[in-house]
Amino acid sequence: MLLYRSAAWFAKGLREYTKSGYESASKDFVPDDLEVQVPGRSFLVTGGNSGIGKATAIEIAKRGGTVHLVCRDQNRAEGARGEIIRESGNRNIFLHIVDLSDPKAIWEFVENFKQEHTLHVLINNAGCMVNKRELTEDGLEKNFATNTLGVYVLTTALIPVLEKEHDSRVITVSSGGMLVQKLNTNDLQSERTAFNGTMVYAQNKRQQVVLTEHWARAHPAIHFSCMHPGWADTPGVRLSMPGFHASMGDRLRSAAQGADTVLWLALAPAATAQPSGLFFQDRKPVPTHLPLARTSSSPAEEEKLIEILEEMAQRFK
Ligand SMILES: NC(=O)c1ccc[n+]([C@@H]2O[C@H](COP(=O)([O-])OP(=O)(O)OC[C@H]3O[C@@H](n4cnc5c(N)ncnc54)[C@H](O)[C@@H]3O)[C@@H](O)[C@H]2O)c1
Repeated sequence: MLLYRSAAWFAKGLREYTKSGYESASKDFVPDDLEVQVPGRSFLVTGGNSGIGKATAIEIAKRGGTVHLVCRDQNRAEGARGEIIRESGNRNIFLHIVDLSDPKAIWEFVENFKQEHTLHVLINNAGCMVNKRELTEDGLEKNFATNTLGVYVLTTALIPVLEKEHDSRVITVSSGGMLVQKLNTNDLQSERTAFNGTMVYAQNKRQQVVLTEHWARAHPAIHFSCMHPGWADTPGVRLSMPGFHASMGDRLRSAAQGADTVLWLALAPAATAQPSGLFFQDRKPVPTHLPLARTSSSPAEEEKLIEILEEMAQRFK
């Protein structure tokens, strides 16, 4: 089954996730959708110092939004902040140094953040594909800690902050790679089978889709979406998938093309005309399962994921 899913997914990717896929999809875009100015609105972009996150932050800054960059590394974050200010002329760019694989640090960050700032849009962009099984200081598998638990804790902690504002949104940058995985809550720390970083990443990205659907049901005052950016040429892809990066070459999208749907979901009035909780690709909601792939999960299994994450999140509070 995994072989079928992977082959069907890769064929789809070659048609849709590449630069030519973007160029073809973009013929249906409404250009005015991103002709907006957003002074007075604030946007938090995780991993905003690199790749898709930086491209997103630059475009928001150009439209007058206040941007909060949440990054791990002070030097790289300061470099990106300077670049965003130079490119946009907008000085309302704030830096917050947080390791998103450290749930305790995330709770502490939000406690401080909400004393000083408001937030209209959260963009869960940071993500990683670590190809060897590595544990954080808390003993959590690194991909899970960053891509799933970190996203859960940050979003949960910020929901009360977002609920205070008009037109608040949460966008989670998932991946089309999740299409090859069925939700599995039995091995969240990847202890039970041979470790495959690509599949662990894809499982985490599936978990993000399930979380987005859950949040949309639970918090109707906020508009939640998740999305696939396509295959974009970013430092992350170069580092984690060197073979894929080399073989795809200039068929990869630019980081800006990868960021297009993130921006559309964060900025366009048309985005919130769509129901909350959907998965997007190139400004359109798309199915979260491949045909015949048998990746659907039961409500009980999805509930179990939320229960486990909530229990873990509270443990680190
Ligand atoms: N580029 C693609 O083709 C592609 C495809 C599908 C999904 N994505 C997703 O897009 C998002 C952005 O990725 P990218 O391709 O721009 O890669 P990138 O590596 O250039 O950017 C990822 C960012 O996340 C940050 N990050 C990672 N772990 C972190 C941690 N523990 N704490 C704080 N920050 C952390 C990195 O420092 C970096 O700033 C990711 O969620 C990725 O999974 C990318």
